[in-house]
Amino acid sequence: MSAVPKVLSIAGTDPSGGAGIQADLKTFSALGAYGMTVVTALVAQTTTGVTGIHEVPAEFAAQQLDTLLTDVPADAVKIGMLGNAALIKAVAAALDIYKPAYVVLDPVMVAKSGDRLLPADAVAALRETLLPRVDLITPNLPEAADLLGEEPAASLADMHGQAQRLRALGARQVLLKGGHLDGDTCVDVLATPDGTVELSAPRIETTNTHGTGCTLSSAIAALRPRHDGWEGAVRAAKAYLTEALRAADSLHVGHGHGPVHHFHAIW
Ligand SMILES: Nc1ncnc2c1ncn2[C@@H]1O[C@H](COP(=O)(O)OP(=O)(O)OP(=O)(O)O)[C@@H](O)[C@H]1O
Ligand SMILES: Cc1ncc(COP(=O)(O)O)c(N)n1
Repeated sequence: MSAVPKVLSIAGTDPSGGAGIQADLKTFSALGAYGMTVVTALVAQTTTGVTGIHEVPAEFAAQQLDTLLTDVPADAVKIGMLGNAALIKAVAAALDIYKPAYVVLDPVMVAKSGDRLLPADAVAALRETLLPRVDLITPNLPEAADLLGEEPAASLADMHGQAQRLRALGARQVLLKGGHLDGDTCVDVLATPDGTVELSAPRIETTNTHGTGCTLSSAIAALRPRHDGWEGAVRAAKAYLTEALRAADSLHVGHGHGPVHHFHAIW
């Protein structure tokens, strides 16, 4: 690997710049990685919700992946919104061919606004085709429940059990995000072959939470090449997200859930 990791996001768009591929690129830049993108869907959305989705044909997503990865190998890949089973299969096929060292899957299903970004009938394709091919998945509580066919975890003890059961479905590492539980802290559970650990951060009082999941998963992908293992990269990525949530107070974007802020020094 060169000194600057080259990191690819495979995801959908957000014209408001808060989530999706736009959030991923901002995160990569803020964390010193070189960002690349393969767009899977054009999404008409902003801080208040989604008004339309225009999916890229799976063959064209495959063409973007082939064109890019034959010239520029990716040191790490973050996968976000895929939108349908054909796109899921195209991405799985590219992983088999190009074998990137680190692959993080954020199994995006529903936007913060409540709009569905993955039809319910494509969840099985995600579970069966993609989970066994990635290194880390980062579901939130409803996504984990959907993948497992269970009720969402209601306690930390439930989260430990679900994180381990998600590993049994084939994902080598699982970061189960606990932002949807109440409390002064936001606790995520990381399951690895060595067991489960809790990663805790103070809960920031803010409605600016658009793009938290996108930011966390792309921060992990950007940082993983610089760390010896997954736990160090995940801890550093969560610390970055917490600061980006704090920094969101200086932004005033839109009338709904505002985005987090990928602060940079001003110069
Ligand atoms: N208010 C907050 N303060 C600090 N950390 C938060 C806050 N809300 C969420 N987080 C953290 O942000 C990350 C993503 O959280 P969450 O569980 O909400 O998943 P998500 O994919 O963003 O969900 P959603 O799709 O509803 O936005 C997790 O690490 C979580 O602990
Ligand atoms: C293209 C795209 N990908 C992912 C999300 C989820 O982000 P969030 O849950 O923070 O709204 C989104 N809204 N749009």
